[in-house]
Order: sequence, then structure tokens, then C-alpha cells
Amino acid sequence: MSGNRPALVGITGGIGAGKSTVARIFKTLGIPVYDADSRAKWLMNNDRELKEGIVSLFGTEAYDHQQINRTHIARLAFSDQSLLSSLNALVHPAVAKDFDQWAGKQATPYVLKEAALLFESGSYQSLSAIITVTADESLRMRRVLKRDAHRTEQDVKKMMAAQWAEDKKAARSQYIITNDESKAVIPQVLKIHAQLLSKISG
Ligand SMILES: CC(C)(COP(=O)(O)OP(=O)(O)OC[C@H]1O[C@@H](n2cnc3c(N)ncnc32)[C@H](O)[C@@H]1O)[C@@H](O)C(=O)NCCC(=O)NCCS
Ligand SMILES: Nc1ncnc2c1ncn2[C@@H]1O[C@H](COP(=O)(O)OP(=O)(O)OP(=O)(O)O)[C@@H](O)[C@H]1O
Repeated sequence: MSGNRPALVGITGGIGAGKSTVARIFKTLGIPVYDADSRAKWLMNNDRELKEGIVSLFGTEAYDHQQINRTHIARLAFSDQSLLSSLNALVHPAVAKDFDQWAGKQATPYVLKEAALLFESGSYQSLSAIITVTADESLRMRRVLKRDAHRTEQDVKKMMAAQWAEDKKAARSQYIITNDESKAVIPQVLKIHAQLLSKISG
């Protein structure tokens, strides 16, 4: 993990695990964070080629006043595995390219790519290390239902079914952060931050 560009570190975890919450702590340490969910949406709203691909998959209803219709796309994609794979095949390469450009502009020892699907999308292969944030499924479900009033338990179950199980992600990760409210999170972040800095400088 050396060179002029920052080392690329992924932070992942299932829906509701607390990736964004943990990533915010890294941000307070000065580490730039690329938020794949929100960049994906920005690209889906602004990249002409991507927009055309999405309309061809989901129809003109995919956009409402030039903005992606998230409810429409989520309802269809999370109920149809092949449609979800086609959506992923359009969006993930665009996000990978955007991340690469973004990372090239950062000047810190490492940057974080925050994404729910680092393993599933294969993008882990271009990263030096992966941090997985874990919490059990029932806690994740409770958190998401509390955070996202528009989602039902059924909606969240479908999203979970489209993601790898946490233990499978954790087994392939270099660092694990337990975010199940049994263990303080900040000390775990500080330890990993120090380990990453030492690995990069050494
Ligand atoms: C279906 C969409 C429009 C729903 O938008 P919405 O604002 O309701 O949800 P949001 O994007 O915030 O996602 C919430 C969570 O759902 C899960 N999720 C999102 N996309 C996917 C996916 N393709 N497969 C599995 N889980 C997913 C993640 O845990 C994510 O953090 C949106 O999630 C989307 O476009 N997904 C496909 C693109 C993608 O894979 N984005 C993820 C980052 S690359
Ligand atoms: N340790 C914690 N204690 C209490 N609430 C928490 C904790 N960690 C996360 N949360 C809450 O749980 C919800 C989910 O967390 P967060 O949005 O960080 O998860 P995420 O993994 O980024 O989810 P998604 O995959 O949906 O983007 C948020 O409302 C957040 O405030």
C-alpha cells in the first residue's frame, strides 16, 4: 500500500449495519469518504448513457421530473433478480470509474470507499483492504425501519436477500468493526486507522 495515490480502503456491511455512521467517524480523522450510494444516484440522474440504460430497463417511469424514481426502481429491481443484475451491471462500472477519478484527486494516505456491495460487485479487487461493519440481522432490520419510514419489513428483507451474509463478508475482510451496541465503536475505528497508517507508511 504505497505510491503517490492514496491507498484505497473499502468499508462495507449489510443494509443498516452502520457503514455511514462509522464512515463519519473516519471523516472526523480527516479521511475522505466516497459514498457509493449517493454517487450512484448522482450518476443515475446526470450521466446520459446511464439514464438511457435505466429507461430501457425500467421504462420512462424510472424518472420523475428528471430525477430517478427510487420507489419505482427499487420495487421492480428487488423483486426480480435478473432486472437487479442488469441494473447493477449498468451502475457499478459507472461508479467504479467515478470512484477512480475521485480517489486520484485526494491527497491523504488512504481514502475510504463506502458501499454495501463491495464483494458482490467485485470492486473489492481494486482495493487494498476492506473494513466490514457488522450487526446482526434483527438489529439491522430495526434500524432501517426506524430510519426509512417508507420501507416495509418485506422491502428490507428483499434488499438483505440481494446482499451477501455478514459472516461471508467478515471472513474476507482485513478489519471488522462490531456495531451491535455491545462494544464502543470509536476505539475500534481509532485502532484500524492507526493500523492502516502504519501499514501504508511502512
Ligand atoms: C434501487 C435504488 C434506486 C433505491 O434507492 P433508495 O434511495 O431507496 O436506497 P439507497 O440507494 O439509499 O440504498 C439503501 C440500501 O439498499 C441497499 N442496496 C442498494 N442497492 C442495492 C443493490 N443493487 N443490491 C443490494 N442492495 C442494495 C444498500 O444496503 C443501500 O445502502 C438504489 O438503491 C439503486 O439505484 N440501487 C442500484 C445501484 C446500486 O447498486 N447502488 C449501490 C451503490 S453502487
Ligand atoms: N451504534 C449505533 N447505535 C445506534 N444507532 C445506530 C448505530 N449505528 C447506526 N445506527 C443507526 O442505524 C441506522 C443505520 O445506520 P447507517 O445509515 O449508518 O447504516 P448503513 O450501513 O450505512 O445503511 P445502508 O446500507 O442502508 O446505507 C441509522 O439511522 C443510524 O443512525
